[in-house]
Order: sequence, then C-alpha cells, then structure tokens
Amino acid sequence: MRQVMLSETNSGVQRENNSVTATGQRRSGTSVRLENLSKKFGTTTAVRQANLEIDHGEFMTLLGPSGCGKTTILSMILGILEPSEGHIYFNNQMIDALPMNKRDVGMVFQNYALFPHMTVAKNVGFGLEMRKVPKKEREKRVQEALEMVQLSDFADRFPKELSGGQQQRVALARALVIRPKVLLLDEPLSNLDAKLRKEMRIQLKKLHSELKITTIYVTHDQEEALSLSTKIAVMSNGVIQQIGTPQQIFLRPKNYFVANFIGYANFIEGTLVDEKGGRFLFRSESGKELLVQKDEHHRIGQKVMLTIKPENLRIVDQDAGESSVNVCPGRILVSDYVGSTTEYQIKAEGGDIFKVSVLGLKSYTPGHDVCLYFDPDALIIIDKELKS
Ligand SMILES: Nc1ncnc2c1ncn2[C@@H]1O[C@H](COP(=O)(O)OP(=O)(O)OP(=O)(O)O)[C@@H](O)[C@H]1O
Repeated sequence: MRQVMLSETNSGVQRENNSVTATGQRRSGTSVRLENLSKKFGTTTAVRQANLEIDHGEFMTLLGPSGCGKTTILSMILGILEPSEGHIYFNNQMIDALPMNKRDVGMVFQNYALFPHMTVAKNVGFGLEMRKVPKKEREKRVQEALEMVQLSDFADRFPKELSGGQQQRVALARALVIRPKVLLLDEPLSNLDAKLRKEMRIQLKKLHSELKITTIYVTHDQEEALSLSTKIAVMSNGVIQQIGTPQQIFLRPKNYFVANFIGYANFIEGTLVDEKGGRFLFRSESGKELLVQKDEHHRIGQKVMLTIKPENLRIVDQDAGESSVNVCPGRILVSDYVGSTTEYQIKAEGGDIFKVSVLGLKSYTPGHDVCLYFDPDALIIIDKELKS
C-alpha cells in the first residue's frame, strides 16, 4: 500500500466508447492490457510477466495474499512505477511513455488519505482545482460526485466529523470527480468494520453497474472478490496463477494455490490411471481409487491432485456405502458445531484426514465409524505445480 495524490485528467490517449450519464458522469469504456509486465526491485521480482486483458467496463480484481505484487501492478498502471519489462495498453495504445498526469486514472487507497483541514467538498474538488477547472464547473462536478456516493448533505463537514465508511466514500468521490477512464481501488474497504465493508461493497457494486468505469480492484479477501468482480486474477509470488469469472475461479480452480486460497480444504495426491464410464479413474498414493469427472486439461498417466470442498464431501452410514464406488471408511476425529454447520475432521482408511462441513447440529461424536462419499462431480482435478 502506498499513498499518492490522485492522478490528473486530460489524457493524450484516444477516448473510446464514452457516453455521458444523466448526472454528467462519463460512461467510460477503456480497455486495459498488460503484456509481459514485470517489476524488479533489486533482486526481488515483485511482478513476473503478467499478461492481463481487462475489457471496457470490466470489474477486474487482483486477488492474492500480502506481498504477491497486487499494489505493484496498480502502481505501474497509475504511472508511479516504471515497469522493468513489458507494456501497458489503454484501448490498444501503448501508454508506457505517458506520464501519470496524462493517464486519466483515478485511485482510491486503503487509508483514504483525505486532507484533514479541508471540508468534504474541498477534498473532492481539490483535483479539479489543481487542473484549473473553472469554479462553477468545479462546484457542479463536486456536487455530482457527492451525489454518486450519497454524501450530498456532508459537503461542509471535515473528515474527522465523518465515520470511516463516509471518509472512504469521500475518497471514492474524489477519484470519480475527475471522470477517470480507469478506476484503481487498492484494498479500499480494509479499514472498515465488517458491517460497513458489506455496505460499501453493495454501494461499489451499484456504482459500477451505473457508471461502468473499467475498474481494477485489489484485495486479499476472496468473498469481496467473488461478490464484486466480473473477472478475477489470482496471484501468488508476483505471478498470475489463474484468470476467470468468479464462477470459473470458484468452481474450477486450476492448481493447488488457487484452490487452497479460495477455501478448498481437502487435497489428495495421486495419478489418473484409467478411464471408466466416461470418467477418469484416479489412484491415490495410499492406493485409494476414485472416479472423477473428466476435464479437457488432463490425461491418463498424469500425476495430479484431487480437491473437494468440505461442504461437498458427504458422510454416509457405514452399512449404506461400504461396497459403493467412491466411498471410503473413516472415523470421526473432531466434531465442532459452529452455528449453522458442524465441521468434522475424519481420518479415512489409509491415513488421510478430511474436512467435512454439514448443515445443522452434530450427529456424530469423535470415535464414531462412518463412511465418506466423494461425489465424482464434486471432485476437481488440479495441478500440483504452481505457475512460476
Ligand atoms: N519500493 C519497493 N522496494 C523494494 N521492494 C518492494 C517495493 N515495493 C514492493 N516491494 C516488494 O514487492 C513485493 C510485492 O509488493 P506489493 O506491495 O505489490 O504486494 P501486495 O500484494 O500489494 O501486498 P499487500 O496486500 O500487503 O499490499 C513484496 O515482496 C514487496 O516487499
């Protein structure tokens, strides 16, 4: 996270697909493309060969743990950091040489960085004042921006007279008032409490569907990413591991890192040994055989991992399932009632421990013998190796 002043307007880059909303805000249609973008700080490679296409009006989230290079990517798009390699394009025009004040990019930071001695209206209008926008036009645009974030009645207050959520909305208005072609949001909700985060999330979503500004959002919170984004790029160690819609990422993680990061808790290593009834036959390292749905990315003979979510792994009675396909005997180790669900840890035959989440009160206590049912359609084949 860094703290920088907002960017300027009047880009030298050609504008495309821009129309004006009822409130005068430009519906911005700028595509952003990163091509083999890398950034090195001495011996640290913060971003490695990032390739990313962000369509007009898309809400793209960079999702990953602390230090994986998310802010570094935003900083290169904003223009405060120069890439070590690669290029950035807005509407298919390379902007590498375009200075920050010509990129027409708005940015909101985690710590909002409002000027404490200025009123809300002054804070929002500051960027326009710097750009010498005439007073009348400035006042009109400040009013519009405050309307967008529902803070019209707060124009004369000072930041210290606002709640955290309201301050963050001022920061958003300050970014929107310049009518940016691209909006960069760096963990903008992380300083807010859980309730406010949710409220702001809904507001951000509404605002994006109204304004359709191409938005790049940075977070390490998977729920936020899944709820807000039209696309997600999951990152680890400076490398983009997977790009897809929230559904694709959530239902079809590609590798161990992505699956683990978004909450798949059970992993089994083994090999795809055969094909049976239109499914792959998988043999785990402990010898357990499981049928799993086929996908076009894997082939027989390949060493892979299977993963399944705790809520998709089922507990069945021992008698019911002993001889059935994809059923494995096990013993309850831990049962933990946590509100609407009970979380079990079950030691399966062969020694692997699985997590199972079941709706409702607990039915089994530790020591109870059960069987686990691995639904072939809920088992997902992932790669063991990360992209590096
Ligand atoms: N100016 C700098 N000089 C040296 N190393 C840096 C600099 N800025 C970032 N880094 C390093 O680059 C890597 C990526 O940092 P970056 O801030 O992009 O991560 P991030 O994913 O945004 O993390 P966070 O979620 O904690 O903000 C980290 O290892 C960080 O220490």
